[in-house]
Amino acid sequence: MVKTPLLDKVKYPADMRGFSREDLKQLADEVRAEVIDAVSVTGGHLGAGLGVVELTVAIHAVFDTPNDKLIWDVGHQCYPHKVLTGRRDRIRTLRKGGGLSGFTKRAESEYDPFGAAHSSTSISAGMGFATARDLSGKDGHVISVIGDGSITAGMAYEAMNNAGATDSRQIVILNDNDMSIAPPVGAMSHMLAKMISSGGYQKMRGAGRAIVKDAPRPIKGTVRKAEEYTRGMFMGGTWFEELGFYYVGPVDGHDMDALLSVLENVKNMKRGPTLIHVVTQKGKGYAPAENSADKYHGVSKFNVVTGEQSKSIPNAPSYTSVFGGQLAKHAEKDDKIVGITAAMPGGTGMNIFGKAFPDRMFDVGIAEQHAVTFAAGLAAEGFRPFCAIYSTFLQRGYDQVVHDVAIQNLPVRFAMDRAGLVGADGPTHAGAFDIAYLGCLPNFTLMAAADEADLARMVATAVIHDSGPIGFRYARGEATGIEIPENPEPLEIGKGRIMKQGSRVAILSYGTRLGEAMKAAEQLDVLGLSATVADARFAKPLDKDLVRRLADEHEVFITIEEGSVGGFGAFVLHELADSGRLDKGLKVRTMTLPDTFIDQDTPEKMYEEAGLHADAIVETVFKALGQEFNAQMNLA
Ligand SMILES: Cc1ncc(C[n+]2csc(CCOP(=O)(O)OP(=O)(O)O)c2C)c(N)n1
Ligand SMILES: CC(=O)[C@@H](O)[C@H](O)COP(=O)(O)O
Ligand SMILES: [Mg+2]
Repeated sequence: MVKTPLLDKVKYPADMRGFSREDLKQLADEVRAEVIDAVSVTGGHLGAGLGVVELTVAIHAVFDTPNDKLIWDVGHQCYPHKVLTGRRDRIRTLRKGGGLSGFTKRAESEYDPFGAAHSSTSISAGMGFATARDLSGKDGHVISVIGDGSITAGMAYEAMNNAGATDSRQIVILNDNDMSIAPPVGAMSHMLAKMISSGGYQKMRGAGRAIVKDAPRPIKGTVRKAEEYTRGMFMGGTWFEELGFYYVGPVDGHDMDALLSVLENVKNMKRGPTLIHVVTQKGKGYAPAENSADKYHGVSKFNVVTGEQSKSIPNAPSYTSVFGGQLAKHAEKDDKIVGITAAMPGGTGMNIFGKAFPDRMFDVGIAEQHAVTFAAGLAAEGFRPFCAIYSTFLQRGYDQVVHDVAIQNLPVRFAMDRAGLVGADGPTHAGAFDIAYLGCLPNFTLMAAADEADLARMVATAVIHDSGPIGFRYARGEATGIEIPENPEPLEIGKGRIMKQGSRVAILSYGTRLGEAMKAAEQLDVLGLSATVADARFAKPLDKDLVRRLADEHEVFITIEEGSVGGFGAFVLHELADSGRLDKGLKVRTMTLPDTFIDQDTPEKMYEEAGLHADAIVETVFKALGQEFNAQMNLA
């Protein structure tokens, strides 16, 4: 029999609340198909969302969202949630300029009470919502959904430690798909695996259907009976109970009947914090995702029938692979080199190093704070640790950087990938702040690579830099295509390089805006404003000689960087001010990311919006000179 489509009838969760269980199962199938189809044209995070389709439908069917608060950890699994919460008509704009965010976002919908994209915040935020509810004498539920990868981070334990000691009603759903971005690591992961591989759970999967079928809905009788039913169905006490959570599970997260019964029962309980352990499969219901090693965690556009992703042929290696390859090369000769990643072996290139040196690569799970201090300990014992963490995620480990690394002047090497604007992941993932937040720390040496050859030299520099912490940043994606020398020489600490000599305008670039600076210089030359371009290479120690020379020999001095205010431009301004050069009529302009968060788009468009492209440099020069600039001049 042909079923009438149901998804067209559901704009908001309230529209499905009268559905039968069979209808909800059908709705889940339709949501899954819709998500697959949408992501096939947008690209994005697919596997995580596919794994929570039934869970998403069940939560919205049972709870009174948006009055009940549903908080998704990371938010990369929220596409089914977006489809069901008034955003289906825009779902094919996901992660595009002007489109829907790829994560939960407060500004986007009242169904997103808390925004995310960095992991492991949902239990803390949920506790905030629950406490606010209690303090205001209100009612309602707070549900945080956190993955088995995300629950490995310290923040999640801090939150459970706090919540478990209260009577505040809060529901945590542990979405255990036995995957992080890469295969999960650590003792917690082993413990969860043991819990779900035990005989109890295996038997329940089979028995669950029968029990649920016969179960009254909601279960009649006292609340106490309902609680006993729910718990009795599954395994007994666990580690979570010791932490003060009322543990329910493990539950098969693709069994709609089981999910609905458990959620309804938990909803009716009058209890403090409850943890529902739901077992799901990342990529569920789409064979190419289920069968792939990464479960289609993040994909480019793909062919729905074959699952084949459209990959553009690269013109150059990625900065990430250059880093990983160079580090592995150095490690052949230096057994003190060790590599650390916080759950991002592929993203950081640490997988390349780890393949060559499995015993010297440490994936610590989503645990940036621990990664930094772990590296500090290794450095204290004479090792040469490379701690490879995206610029944005290193924010999580900032006190460790200050307290454990910088103050003790320990030579931890920070490889900061995804420096600058990263495109579709948007503002949460922009590597905007590391220049400012590391540049203010005593003892640090900081570099930014303008191309892959320089990145290779920076790795070589960091290898032999034993006198204190050192960091180097590089962009997401393809490098420039230039040749990398066979044996890249270490750089002289604190020395930049002149790329092009001119006379009236100086452009001092830090990082990969160098290409735009060179383009701007050519345009300026054509327009009669002879321009010098220099690559600072170091933000700290700053090449003061270079800065002074550029200031003394030019009328206009521009700095440019892929970072926030308070970074490289500010360091140059300090030097110019302190050396009296600002008193002499020098026209200085600092080009940084604007003091706003820039929404997702292509990196090119984001940089255009940020005003950090070649035309913007030319315009800034003209304005500094008090001259009219019009875009047509550039076309001449
Ligand atoms: C603080 C932080 N570190 C790293 C990441 C990168 N990251 C995004 S999702 C993810 C894996 C999450 O695993 P899990 O919570 O199990 O969710 P799943 O993808 O399996 O559904 C990681 C490491 C992040 N978003 N935030
Ligand atoms: C959700 C998350 O944090 C990661 O999946 C991130 O989107 C990966 O980014 P890259 O694609 O730049 O590795
Ligand atoms: Mg997982």
